Amino acid sequence: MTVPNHFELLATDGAARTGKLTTPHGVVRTPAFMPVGTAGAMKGLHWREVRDAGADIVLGNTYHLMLRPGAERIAALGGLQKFTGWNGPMLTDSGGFQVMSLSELRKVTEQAVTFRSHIDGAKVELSPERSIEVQRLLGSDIAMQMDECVRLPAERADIERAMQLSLRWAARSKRAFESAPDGYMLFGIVQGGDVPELRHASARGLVEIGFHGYAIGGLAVGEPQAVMLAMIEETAPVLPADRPRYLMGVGTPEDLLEAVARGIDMFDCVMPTRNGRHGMAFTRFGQINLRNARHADDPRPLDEESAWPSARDISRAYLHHLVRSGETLGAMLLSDINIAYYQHLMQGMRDAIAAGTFEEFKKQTRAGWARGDI
Ligand SMILES: CNc1nc2c(CCNCc3ccccc3)c3nc(N)[nH]c(=O)c3cc2[nH]1
Repeated sequence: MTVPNHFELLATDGAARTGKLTTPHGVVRTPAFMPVGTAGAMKGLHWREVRDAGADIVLGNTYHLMLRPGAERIAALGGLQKFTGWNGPMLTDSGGFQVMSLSELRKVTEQAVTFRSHIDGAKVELSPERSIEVQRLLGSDIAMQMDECVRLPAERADIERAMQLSLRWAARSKRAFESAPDGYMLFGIVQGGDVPELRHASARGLVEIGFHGYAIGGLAVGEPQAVMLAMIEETAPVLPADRPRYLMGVGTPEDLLEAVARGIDMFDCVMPTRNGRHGMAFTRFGQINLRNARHADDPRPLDEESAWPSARDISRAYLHHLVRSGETLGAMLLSDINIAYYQHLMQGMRDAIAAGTFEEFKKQTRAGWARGDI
């Protein structure tokens, strides 16, 4: 039977698309940027700030939450939305990627990924079935299949092995997901590294199995931007045009612009909050490092024309002072400014695609970044 489709395409402009994805906890406007919560929180931000900035959906972290406070406990407390107070749509990753990047002593077999918890060293086994069970217990609106992501550069043989394993895990993930109530979604994840024919095989295999949406994984793992964009061009056309496409772990504002131009609908990245905590601000003029001494006496705000109060009403001198003195408020303000910038950029793309002016929008936006911080 065909998998229900909760995605509605509203307009296209070249390969760029704008649409809406309906989930049990609300509607997601695409192209969408999904801020990444870590252990059930958006570091340095209140949920109301995330919502006010324009985010429709956030990421929850399966790996962290299953270790602490535990998926069964969150389910007993009413699920992730109730537990955290974020009452909108949530997407959770399957946890495999975080295991490979966060934990020691891990091993990948046909059955599962086994690893030692980075919290208490306990041995944990994460199979496709357990990952789906955890994501169901968390109550996430969009779950991800369990997969194996290979860092680049890598041997073709290893990329092929991981891609084939991920396809077998895709089928197991879907079987484990069958009992989910209507409206909840499961996305497959395309692997295949930087090898076009492996990308094609992975995408075709996933479409054969059938998912609510399709993620492009195995990118933003050390490859040059040109390789990432080439793999999107190889993969997107093989995926169903009427289903959402999610590029995992991406990226800078420029990455978002170029990937939307190639047909991507959803993104997640830690950069807005992580860079914010390190004193970096994303603006219309590109990135500005507020740690830099040149801001010490600058009374100007980051952007006098910004619709976002923190970017329009706070001086660079004050932000510089907060960052230099390690005041928590510095990290909070910059995280807020960056999340708002990303959401403002996505709204601009959605409007431009709907108006058929995406190419012009891209040109103007890049020109702003090129102006640099005057
Ligand atoms: C940064 N570059 C990058 N990230 C990737 C991720 C994780 C996406 N972010 C999820 C997240 C959730 C909670 C907290 C933090 C992050 C991937 N996830 C999966 N499952 N598969 C991938 O191939 C894959 C590839 C990636 N590349």
